[in-house]
Amino acid sequence: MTDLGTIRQEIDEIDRGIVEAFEKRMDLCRQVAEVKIGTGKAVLDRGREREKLETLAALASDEFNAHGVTELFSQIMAMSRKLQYRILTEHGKLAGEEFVRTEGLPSPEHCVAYQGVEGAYSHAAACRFFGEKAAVKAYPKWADVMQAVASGEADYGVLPLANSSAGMVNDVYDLLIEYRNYIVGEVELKVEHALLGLPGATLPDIQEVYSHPQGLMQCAHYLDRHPDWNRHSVSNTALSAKKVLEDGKIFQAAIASRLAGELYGLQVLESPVNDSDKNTTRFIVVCRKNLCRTDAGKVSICFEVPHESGSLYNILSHFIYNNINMNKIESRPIPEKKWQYRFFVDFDGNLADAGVQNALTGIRQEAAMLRILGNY
Ligand SMILES: C=C(O[C@@H]1C=C(C(=O)O)C=C[C@H]1O)C(=O)O
Repeated sequence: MTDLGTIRQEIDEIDRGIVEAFEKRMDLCRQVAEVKIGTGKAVLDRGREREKLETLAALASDEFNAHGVTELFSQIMAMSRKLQYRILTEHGKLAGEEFVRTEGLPSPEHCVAYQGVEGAYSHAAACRFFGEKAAVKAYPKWADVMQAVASGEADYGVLPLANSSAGMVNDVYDLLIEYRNYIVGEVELKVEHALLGLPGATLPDIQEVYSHPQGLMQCAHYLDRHPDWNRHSVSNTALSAKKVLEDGKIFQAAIASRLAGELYGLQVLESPVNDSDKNTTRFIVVCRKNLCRTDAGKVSICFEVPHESGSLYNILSHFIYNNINMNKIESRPIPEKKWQYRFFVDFDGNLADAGVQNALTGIRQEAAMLRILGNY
């Protein structure tokens, strides 16, 4: 039997040959990129790649190797495309060039829009980001906030995007696609809910509890310990406090902030009532203008992929290859395309970074849709 060392020597020899062949191939791909820049032809040519994979797999002696050859050449061609995207980027074919770079965000001229009523968590987030003196304006719905920003009625809007215990705020993700506003900032707010009742009410009086669905979700374990309480959704936590005051019923309680309790003259029956003491909501600041701070360190994008095996993997490979740290991925259904999804990804970086540009150039060409939602 041949010893391991001898076999490995032979493998090493073959590998050297593969590297040599790979480098020759990549040199040719460089030339392909130059031709494509000249002609404006897209880097990805699915037809050509499909044909190549079929031809090469047919050269293999058995099915196992045919599968291996398909895998191997899919990767080689993906690498060839990544080299071409880099060359395209070097030639100034930049993804994200539509953004206007700014040192700091301009102060609001008109107002900052938030959803709910005074005392809402979004109100607190707006004050935290823009300062207590900023002119803020409440709107009934998240869509109204987006619309006010899109129309220029408000300079900025502040919307909750995710909560550390209840997860993503689906509707706000969908609104980011529906409206063409940009994310220009973010602010995190520790959320501490209180159970609020009318002055004089006590815990045993309570039968009906009102809050925003997110508030109810964030206090689900607490509410489970009171199975006889009926839970009701309203459009905002602060509004639930306002409602309890206006209805004047001793058996009603709201789940909202202490501040909302003070504003609407309610008393704290119990606090905190959120299940996690780390309960934090991440709010985004949106703007009609595509502003991007020069020191921005996070990029948010949304993309759709073709409905075929491996397509998400392909898109994500652009982050890995360009050494980009991805810190969040979420998906939302595309209503017009049954069982198909659009993905929302946050990653570290600035649109001016070469790696970010390479990745976005690749994703722009290979995804069915790409939107850069913001760099902040
Ligand atoms: C090199 C090319 O660009 C891409 C990469 C390919 C490859 O590496 O073989 C094939 C098709 C394109 O998707 C080309 O168009 O020939």
